[in-house]
Amino acid sequence: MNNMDNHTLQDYGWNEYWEQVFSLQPPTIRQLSPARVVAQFSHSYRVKTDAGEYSAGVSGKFEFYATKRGDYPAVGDWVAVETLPNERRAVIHAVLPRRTAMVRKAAGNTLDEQIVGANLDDLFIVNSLNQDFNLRKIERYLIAAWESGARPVVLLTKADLCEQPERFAAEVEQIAPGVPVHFVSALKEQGIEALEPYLQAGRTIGVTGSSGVGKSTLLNRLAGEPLQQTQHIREEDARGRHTTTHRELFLLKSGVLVMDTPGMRELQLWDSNEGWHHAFADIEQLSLQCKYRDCKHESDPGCAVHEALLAGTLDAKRLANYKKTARELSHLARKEMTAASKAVKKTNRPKSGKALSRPNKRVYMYDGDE
Ligand SMILES: Nc1nc2c(ncn2[C@@H]2O[C@H](COP(=O)(O)OP(=O)(O)OP(=O)(O)O)[C@@H](O)[C@H]2O)c(=O)[nH]1
Ligand SMILES: [Zn+2]
Repeated sequence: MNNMDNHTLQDYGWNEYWEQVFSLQPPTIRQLSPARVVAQFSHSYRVKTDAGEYSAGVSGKFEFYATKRGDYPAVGDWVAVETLPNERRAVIHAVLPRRTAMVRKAAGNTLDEQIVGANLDDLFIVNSLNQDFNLRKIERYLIAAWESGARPVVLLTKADLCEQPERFAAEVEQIAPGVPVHFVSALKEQGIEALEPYLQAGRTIGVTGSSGVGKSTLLNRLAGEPLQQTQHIREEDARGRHTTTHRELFLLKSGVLVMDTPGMRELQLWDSNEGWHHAFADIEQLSLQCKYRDCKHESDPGCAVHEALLAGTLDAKRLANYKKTARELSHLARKEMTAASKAVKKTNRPKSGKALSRPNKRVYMYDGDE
């Protein structure tokens, strides 16, 4: 671990905004050092402070009060740490309120959220221009992006494998009004210069998309060096084993910070009502003109959505995805309500004379789900 590097907090995105957020924290927090989480391992984090890099873990008190996985630090988070310079370790006491957060449902049967990236300015939604090209998938990512607060940018990779990349870009523009769309080939050096305006010092970009779409290849190309090999430091876990990093924030030569989100096969949506409304704003706009307020947009008379379908101004597949994602989100909301009411019943249960014990300690970190 390099403790001697001379990067400042500003290099990692600290600015007036964060200065202000930090100054609004309680005194116990303000006396600590601000730091950014740059990597997350199975049992620890790596953070950047003004005094260099530290391996870090959350404090016992933090763990006690954390109720869900999303309370824990994630890569990109600004945190307040106490540094133990002699041990080159730091203790994380608090996570500063996130400006943006890319959240998805954690994999498996658990009903929990997972922060894929915190405080991202832009989110590159990557899709490749071969068989993987899928507008419905892009729509899902757009829902999550709008919900996160980061600005979505769609990147169509492997343009060299495609006869008419412009045609595909136009199709994306149709379903994502106002969202920048670029097609690139990292292999053939095509379209890379169009990405330069995004690569500004102090900004943070998340890169998301299914496994194999070419995220790492593109990142390496933008960095001008193989990131995984030069910066991919392995960390020892509690049992002395080497574990590889789960997510990491890389500082490129241009000064931009980028975060790869490896191998997400399918984006499982988490609470994202606002993001959903934003992603399907065109259909929402149409439904305002439907005759009945609770219109299901099937083939009811006076349904403006159905009329748009017949007129060919709305794609049936887009409408189907609108309905599908709506069902998914309400299903999730119902499950959450059930879980919440169960939790209330549990806490209301009469105590069995036993002393109140500490809640089950749940450590939410890398669970190998990707
Ligand atoms: N033809 C072509 N192939 C590419 C291009 N970019 C990446 N590839 C290939 O696509 C495959 C997957 O690329 P990766 O960069 O590993 O994909 P990834 O999105 O990082 O995948 P995960 O790490 O699993 O999330 C590799 O075999 C790359 O060589 C491109 O621009 N053109
Ligand atoms: Zn309707």
